[in-house]
Amino acid sequence: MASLSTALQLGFIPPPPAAAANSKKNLLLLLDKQLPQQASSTSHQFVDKKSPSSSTAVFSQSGCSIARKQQQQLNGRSLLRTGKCPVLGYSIQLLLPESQKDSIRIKRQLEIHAHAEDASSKGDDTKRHVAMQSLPPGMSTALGSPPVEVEKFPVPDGYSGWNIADLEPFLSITVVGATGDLARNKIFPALFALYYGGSLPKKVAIFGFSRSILSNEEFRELISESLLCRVDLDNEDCGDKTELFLQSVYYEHGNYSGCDGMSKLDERLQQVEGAGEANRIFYLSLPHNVVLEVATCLSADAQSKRGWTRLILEKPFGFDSESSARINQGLLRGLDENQIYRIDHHMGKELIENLTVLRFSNLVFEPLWTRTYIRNVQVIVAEDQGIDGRGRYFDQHGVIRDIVQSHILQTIALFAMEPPVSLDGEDIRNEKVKVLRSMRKVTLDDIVLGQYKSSISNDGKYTVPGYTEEPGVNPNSLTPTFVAGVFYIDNARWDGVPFLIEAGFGLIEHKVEIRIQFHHVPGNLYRGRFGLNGDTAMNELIIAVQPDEGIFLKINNKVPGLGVHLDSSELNLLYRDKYEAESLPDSYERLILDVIDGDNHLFIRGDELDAAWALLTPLLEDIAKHKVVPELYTFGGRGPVGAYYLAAKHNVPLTDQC
Ligand SMILES: NC(=O)C1=CN([C@@H]2O[C@H](COP(=O)(O)OP(=O)(O)OC[C@H]3O[C@@H](n4cnc5c(N)ncnc54)[C@H](OP(=O)(O)O)[C@@H]3O)[C@@H](O)[C@H]2O)C=CC1
Ligand SMILES: O=C1O[C@H](COP(=O)(O)O)[C@@H](O)[C@H](O)[C@H]1O
Repeated sequence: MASLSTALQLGFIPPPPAAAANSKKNLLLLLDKQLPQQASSTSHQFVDKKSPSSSTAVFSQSGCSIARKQQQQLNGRSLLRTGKCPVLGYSIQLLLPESQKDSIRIKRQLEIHAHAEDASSKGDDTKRHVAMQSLPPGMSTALGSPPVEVEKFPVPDGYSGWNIADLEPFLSITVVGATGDLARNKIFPALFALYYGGSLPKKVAIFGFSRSILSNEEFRELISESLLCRVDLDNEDCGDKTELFLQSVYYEHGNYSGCDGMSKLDERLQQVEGAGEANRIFYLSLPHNVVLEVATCLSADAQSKRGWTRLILEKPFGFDSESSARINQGLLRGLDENQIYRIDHHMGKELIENLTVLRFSNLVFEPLWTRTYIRNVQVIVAEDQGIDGRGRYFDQHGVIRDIVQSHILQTIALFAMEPPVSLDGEDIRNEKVKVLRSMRKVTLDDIVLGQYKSSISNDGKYTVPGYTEEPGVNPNSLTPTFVAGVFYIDNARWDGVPFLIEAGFGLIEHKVEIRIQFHHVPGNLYRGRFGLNGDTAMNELIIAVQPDEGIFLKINNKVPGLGVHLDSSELNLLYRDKYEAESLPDSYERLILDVIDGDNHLFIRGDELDAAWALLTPLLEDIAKHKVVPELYTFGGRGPVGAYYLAAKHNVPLTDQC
């Protein structure tokens, strides 16, 4: 590995190109290398005599005081970023006129030099000579400040350092609420799948943070139970990869009352990150009542000083307009909106992400995406399970807050938006928010509420407890476990088109689906062949989001043979037949990767949230004020009968009800 002074003496760092001498911006390259424990630090200053005004570069072995001082000296001339305190190791901070080519060239030269040193240490002088030949001629150097003490930190376990030539920033992903159900069953498995598939950066550390007191090893044991090698069909590398992944996993415990926990976490992160550029993601997988407190401390004490910080927030995003606004305002005191990723895992499902592709890259669909051709749209989120041990949470929130507020409204917004200017996250979110703000106020007449009751199981063998018998639920609860509703978007594209939504638990099947029904063909020459019910001939596009992903188009077709008999057939794109089922990533994988990439188009922006709550809060208040009694329905059935009347009232034929 190259030592700093030899690197300078050998002159493998070239002077900046003359062409770039007038560039106003400078480029900072921050390169890290582990030093032995006893190392002291030196700072070196290099002046290129040919163009002194543009080529001053500062090299320093770590010591935060040095780094800060240099930043002041160079203020206004550089993109220099310093951390609070570097860890054991040194950094070379190189300020050069901005040029991507330069950075690549320098990186390459550092790699060659490291290679040469490595060859030399192994006694291979020929290899060393060949490597050194490809480096540029020397340049003049001048030594700067005298050596100073390096601040020493213990090297964290599992940390193996990295190559000086590796310019990739460090990334830490901290899951707060790491012992919880969501973290164990979804977030860590998703991180593992990303790691397995090579989608995480090389310099990565995964942290779990919770109140429970656990060692790194105990925590690794806890999450290892749910790590599946989904990506590797043959499971060939499963054991090795799991071990390697777990070596990058650390645990820190702390309380959420007060900011001590986040300060402690910050120190721990710094130890692992090293002295270079370091980005941080925090995933708050916590009960909603502690989210704001944690986010406030985190933004004050644990944001990266040497890279970006992004925060992932789980639903529920508040309880109503007022609480949601309060949380947003609180978050924005310490963070910019573009640092906040409000996650709705439904948006990461393959078929939801495909919505924009389907619509905007197929000429056959986009022209039809309007009231002129579309008669109604149905968005269905049906669960065959009950509320499954989440009684305390669910009884306060109910199905409208749990499913409609985010999953269904976000789906409608993406489905119904105008073509965005580009695929950029802000352009897409600008269009989504317009849809939400164009939605008509919903009244009690536009909805049907239901609640599953104690029922005999479908096989007749046992009794399923009703919702009000679930642990944590008030026995007199009026909280709905089912809702059907009709929304209208009052804009030019969708005027008069009913969007029928259904969301419920304890239904006959688990299904997430978007159904688009088209108008009858005007003056259809074959209408005489359809019988009395013209709706059977209606074209219908079905986007099956889960469990069996697919896209189906119902068309009228001539039954082969003599004579003209028509039937309604399906053009069928069933994903499991067409693609490898295992290749479909879990929605958390996709969305976490989007956060790493800074792609926010599937995440909910603050103004979208405001618009969604503005639509639902008056309805929720009316439901509470009038103590609307939900219609009881059989567990494992098709939901309340009222939903059928509601659909009929809005002229929505239910062709394939769950
Ligand atoms: N589970 C799921 O599938 C989904 C969950 N969500 C949302 O994600 C978030 C996390 O969900 P989930 O993992 O199920 O939640 P949990 O109830 O399992 O809580 C997560 C962790 O937070 C800590 N915790 C629990 N209660 C408190 C408390 N009162 N104060 C401080 N910390 C507490 C616990 O860790 P410790 O005691 O070690 O600190 C717990 O392990 C919630 O907001 C939920 O609504 C969203 C979609 C789906
Ligand atoms: O967010 C939620 O989603 C789940 C359904 O998720 P899925 O990926 O299995 O479709 C739902 O059960 C839960 O109530 C809700 O909070």
